[in-house]
Amino acid sequence: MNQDQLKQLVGEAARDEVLKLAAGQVLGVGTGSTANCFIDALAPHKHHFSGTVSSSNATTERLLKHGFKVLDPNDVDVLPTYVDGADEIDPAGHMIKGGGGALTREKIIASMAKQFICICDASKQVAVLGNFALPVEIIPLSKGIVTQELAKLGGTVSLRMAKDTRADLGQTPSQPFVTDNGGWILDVAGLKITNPLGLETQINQIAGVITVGLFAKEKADILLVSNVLGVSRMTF
Ligand SMILES: O=C(CO)[C@H](O)[C@H](O)COP(=O)(O)O
Repeated sequence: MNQDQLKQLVGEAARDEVLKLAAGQVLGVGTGSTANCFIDALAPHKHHFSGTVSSSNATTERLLKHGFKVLDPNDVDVLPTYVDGADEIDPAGHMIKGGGGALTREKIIASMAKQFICICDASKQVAVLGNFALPVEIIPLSKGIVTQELAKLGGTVSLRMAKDTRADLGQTPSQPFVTDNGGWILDVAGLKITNPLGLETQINQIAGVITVGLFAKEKADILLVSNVLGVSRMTF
C-alpha cells in the first residue's frame, strides 16, 4: 500500500468517525492531501452537517466544489470538531503543522474546536518533533529580525519560496511563498523539540510572528493513523 492509499484509508476512517457525531453540527475542516481525502470521502454525506468552517482558500474551494456549505468562522459560536492532518505528531499529541502553509487559519479553527481529530499515516509519528522543519508565519517586513531571533534557537532558518511549497497556488516560483493572509513563512530546520509548549510560547513572543506551526496548546485529542495493517485510533 503506498502513501496515497494510506491517506485515503485514514480519510475514510475519519469520515466514519465524524458520521457518529449528532447530525446538524458545524464541522471544522483542515488543509492538505490527507484532509482532501477526508473531504472527498465525506462529500456524499455533506448533509449530516449544517455547515463547515475551512482552514484555507484551497479547502474552501474543494468544499464548495462538493456542495458543502462553508461558513464564516465569525458566525459560528460552537465548533465541536476539527479534522486535519499533520506534518509530525509526537506521543502526547503535539504536532508540527504548516507544511502546506495554512498554519494560521488551522490554529484559529483548532482553537475554536472542542476536539481536534488528527488524521495521518504512520510516517508522521515521531518520538520527538523537529525532523520536519518548523514553519513560522511572519509579517514580511519582520523577516530580518525574526530570522535572527529564530536562529538563536539553534536551527537553520530559511524563507519559504513559492517553488518550495507543495501547494500549487500559481505563485511566481522565484518569489517568497505568500500565505492566504499575505504572510511569509520561515522554516526552521534542525530543532529537537523536547518542550513543545515552552517553545510555542517562546516563539509567540517574537514581534513579527503571526503563528508558529507548533500545535502544543491546540494539540490533538484523537489520532487516527493508518499503516498497512489498517487504521488505529488513539486518544490523548
Ligand atoms: O498543516 C498542514 C497544512 O498547512 C497539513 O495538515 C500538513 O502539512 C499535512 O499535510 P498532508 O496531509 O498533505 O501531508
